[in-house]
Amino acid sequence: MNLRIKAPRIREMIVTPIAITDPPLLNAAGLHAPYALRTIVELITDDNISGVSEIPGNVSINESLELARHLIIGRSPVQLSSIGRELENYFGRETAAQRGDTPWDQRKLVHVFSAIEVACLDIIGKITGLPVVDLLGGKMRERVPFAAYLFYKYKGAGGEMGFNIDEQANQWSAARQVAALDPEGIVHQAKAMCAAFGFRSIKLKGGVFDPARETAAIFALRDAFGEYVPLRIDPNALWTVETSIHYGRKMEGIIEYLEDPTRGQKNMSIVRQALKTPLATNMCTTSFEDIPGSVAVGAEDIILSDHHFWGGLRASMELSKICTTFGRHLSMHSNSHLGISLAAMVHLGAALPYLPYDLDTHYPWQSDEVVSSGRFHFEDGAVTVPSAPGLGVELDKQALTRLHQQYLDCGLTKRDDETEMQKVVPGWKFESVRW
Ligand SMILES: O=C([O-])C(=O)C[C@H](O)[C@@H](O)C(=O)[O-]
Ligand SMILES: [Mg+2]
Repeated sequence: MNLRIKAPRIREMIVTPIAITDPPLLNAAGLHAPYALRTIVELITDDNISGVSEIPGNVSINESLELARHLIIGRSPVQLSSIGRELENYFGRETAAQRGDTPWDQRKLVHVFSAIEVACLDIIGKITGLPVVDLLGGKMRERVPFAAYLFYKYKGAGGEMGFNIDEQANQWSAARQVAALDPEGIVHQAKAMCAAFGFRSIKLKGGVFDPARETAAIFALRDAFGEYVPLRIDPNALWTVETSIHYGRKMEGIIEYLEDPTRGQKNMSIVRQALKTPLATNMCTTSFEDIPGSVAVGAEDIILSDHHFWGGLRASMELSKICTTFGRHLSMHSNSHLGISLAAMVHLGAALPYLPYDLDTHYPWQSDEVVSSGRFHFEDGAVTVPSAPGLGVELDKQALTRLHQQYLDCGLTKRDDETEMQKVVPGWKFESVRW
């Protein structure tokens, strides 16, 4: 019996930039624009198997994908290591410093590789009949739990067409549009989001108002939800070391972890030594190159990985081993995203050996979808791992065309929260440290 499966070759790569409606969410770098940009990559093999992926959208990443095209076409989707090496040789090494100071990651190559890898894994899954989670080492859990991700926000739902309703989104669509600018607004948002999606832990995006006001919101959440709902706050490194220690001490015993209170591994390590609360990061340790520094100073307790930023799902599995070796926990960061990214996050979340914290997701803030099965359903805050081969999602070509048109119409080419904020507060400037 010959069980050998012949791997096909990639014959086509379709790169489609899309714009998805995004509400006016506030963060350390300013304000979300009415649309968030994503890029959908579809790889098609010579025997017509197609694999998909989704990454943050940005013209320079899209240009890099185009430049990488000749390294992808004709290759077998199983040759991930050699494709990765060739991309690195072609573009040159990307340094950790290229990540930049914003809450999001400004690198290109990690995104390019993540896009290619996830689409190839989707293809390999379809060829072998296995879900991606099985290609990553197999399922450690059936359902992957997420946290409610709260934002200070202005009134509105983003985009022009408002909200595409499904039952779950409908339940919270009214609250989703309401402004939240104080502790009461944040508690209202949390109750609505948790009621609709069943989340069992809560993250507040901070770095928007002064730390006393944001800490008050955490105390208001604690009063509203009690001690059994874990809370976290993420000021995206805008606090000084002194501010971080001061407010970190106030929230000691109230939050499960403090995320990126201050900038840089050294500062994080000073804060970490002063507090009993664990520190998490998606800003100071964001690449393999950062690991030696992190270990040397003890920068954090939890690394919030993101397969889009760490170069794919397999890289994130490698990171999990490193985390175990050096006494870190691994959890997950997110950005505004649709169902292809969510599917990839769920497969990864299901395969990770340890998952002590509920993962981040922006998904409740999004109203568009690009997968044909419609929006993902959360039960008790968790998503069941898709069991179909590959990622378990199919592209909705009509939705893709509509969201691409939305991209062309909206005129945005990259994320720029500072410019968006200036439309509301003239002269507003991003500062890398504010309080
Ligand atoms: O945990 C984080 O730092 C994020 O989720 C980064 C995002 O870019 C967030 O700040 C946002 O969506 O505004
Ligand atoms: Mg963060």
